[in-house]
Amino acid sequence: MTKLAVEASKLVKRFEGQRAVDGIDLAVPEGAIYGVLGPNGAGKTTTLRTLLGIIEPDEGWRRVLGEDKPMRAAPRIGYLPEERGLYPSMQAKEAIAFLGALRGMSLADGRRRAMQLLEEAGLGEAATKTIRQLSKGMAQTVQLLGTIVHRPKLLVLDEPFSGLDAINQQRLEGLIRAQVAEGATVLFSTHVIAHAERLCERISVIAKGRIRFDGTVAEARGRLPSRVSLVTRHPDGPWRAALPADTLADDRRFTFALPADGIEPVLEALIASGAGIEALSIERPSLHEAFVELVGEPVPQPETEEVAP
Ligand SMILES: Nc1ncnc2c1ncn2[C@@H]1O[C@H](COP(=O)(O)OP(=O)(O)OP(=O)(O)O)[C@@H](O)[C@H]1O
Repeated sequence: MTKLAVEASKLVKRFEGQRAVDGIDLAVPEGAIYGVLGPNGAGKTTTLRTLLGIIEPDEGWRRVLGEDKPMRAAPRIGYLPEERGLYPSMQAKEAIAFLGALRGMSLADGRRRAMQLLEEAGLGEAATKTIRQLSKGMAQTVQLLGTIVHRPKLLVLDEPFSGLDAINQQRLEGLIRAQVAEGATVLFSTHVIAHAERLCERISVIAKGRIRFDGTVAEARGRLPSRVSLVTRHPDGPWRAALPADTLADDRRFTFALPADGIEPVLEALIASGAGIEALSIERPSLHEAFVELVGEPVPQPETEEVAP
């Protein structure tokens, strides 16, 4: 059986009578990159804090790195909270060593490893700069290095990608993968599906404090049927009766969910009733579409520019 780095069963946390976490089960295998996805206010941060023992659950139990009291595992955990913050007047190297010291590392070891991590991240020159002298993205990277300085077995990262530009996001993905290659487990939260899609084998989707889905990215996508898009030679004709009932029409383009018995029966009926077909594509739903379906929220519309009268 796979060993689990994090386990939780029926976790409940209430704030002022409201259930921010409403019966969450979680099983994060050792060595996994595991994503907790959910919209704002879904309960991701509260779930992570409860798992770490920063918050005590009102109901349920959790086990982290084999400990029923998660704080006992603290020296083996690296945690990046959603609210970032380092002492502005501290040098980058010192800030990393300080975070290591909070997890039981000696300051001397912390400083040595901080230099090594900063060099590897291409930030060697920032080592003696104060946090206030760094850009927001650089400061965030420094905090992240402070999260891994003590070589944790479990990394818990709350929205680690937010506030980073594309290059720093890519760097962070590389760093997460490198940690896992060295034997760590990574549990992170995000509301940006693309990060989970690229990084995670398994995900949980949370909405309103409950798990809506738990499984692989492919399984999440499999929850929705593929979409068929068809372009015909003419916009109308008797052949339209052969299209499935859920078809959306836009001039000569018709889209519908791939029927359970495949596309062939529809195509045969269309051809037999005289439809000329110019283009046909069958596309798997994106993780974004699956996510929207799972959390039950409408797809955000692209912003439109106002047109001057
Ligand atoms: N300390 C607290 N006191 C009262 N309510 C809280 C507290 N912490 C969280 N909540 C509430 O619990 C719910 C879940 O919040 P949480 O921060 O866990 O969600 P989230 O998924 O991390 O959202 P976001 O991505 O916006 O941070 C929200 O309705 C929030 O207002």
